[in-house]
Amino acid sequence: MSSLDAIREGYARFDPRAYLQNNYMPPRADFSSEQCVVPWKLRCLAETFASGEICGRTLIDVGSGPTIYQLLSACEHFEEVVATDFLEVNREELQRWVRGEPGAFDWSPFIQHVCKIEGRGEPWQEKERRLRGRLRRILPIDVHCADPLGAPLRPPADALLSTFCLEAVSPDRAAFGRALVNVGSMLRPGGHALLLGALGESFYLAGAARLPVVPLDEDDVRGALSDAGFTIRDFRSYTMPPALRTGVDDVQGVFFVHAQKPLEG
Ligand SMILES: Nc1ncnc2c1ncn2[C@@H]1O[C@@H](CSCCNC[C@@H]2Cc3ccc([N+](=O)[O-])cc3CN2)[C@@H](O)[C@H]1O
Repeated sequence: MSSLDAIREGYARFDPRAYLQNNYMPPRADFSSEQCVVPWKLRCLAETFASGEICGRTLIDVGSGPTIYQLLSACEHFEEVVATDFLEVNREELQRWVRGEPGAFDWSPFIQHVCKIEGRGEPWQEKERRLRGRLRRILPIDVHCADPLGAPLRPPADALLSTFCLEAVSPDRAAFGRALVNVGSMLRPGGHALLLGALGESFYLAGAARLPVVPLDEDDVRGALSDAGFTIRDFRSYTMPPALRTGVDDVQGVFFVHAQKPLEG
């Protein structure tokens, strides 16, 4: 069995609800302090989209998992947001939220926080409605395929977002770099890529699943982006405080990068 097949097999045990519990409930989802990891992630995205430079028809979110927090600032600047994930259980979790079905995860604390930091003074239910209206496609994806969606995205996306995916599905740094090239093929020349990911992580838990992660440092991320032809516009990192090292993974820190695909070539 190839290392990619072993990873794919490992994801058969991925439990979306356990994953949400581990990363998107307190203590990690604590909105009382800007020093906490979730507010830091939301602020990176809100500040980057606030300029209005990153906008267009389509943003594609690569490896959405069962989460929508990463789309809350993005959705203001695109006509359509396309979510993607490898697992049907995650795509179903996203559909439950989009349809407002009972049992869907409650993202309202995240929506309220993003409305607060974006400072438009709008009711959070308005942002929830707007995201639901723009999240019209939830597609299967495999970042290890040259065409991750199974066929080229036509027209290519104006922006690409991916949070905590590539390093958690790649057996080594070379595979991480190839996956970045693959997902970059869905982005138009001049398009923007926003990545949030784990630094120094080697595993994480999601219920019965214990998934391997390729440990990356800042230079690994910078090098992979450069090798994939991207220009780095902004790079930020966060160190995981002891109180948030809860045993659900061994993540040391989080990176945020805003990169851009060259106009020509
Ligand atoms: N071949 C594939 N192509 C695309 N997606 C694939 C593929 N295989 C699996 N997937 C899909 O990708 C996965 C994305 S979730 C990956 C989790 N990454 C690690 C976890 C995340 C996390 C979150 C938050 C914080 N924090 O401090 O706030 C820390 C951490 C660190 N631990 C999952 O949805 C799977 O379904």
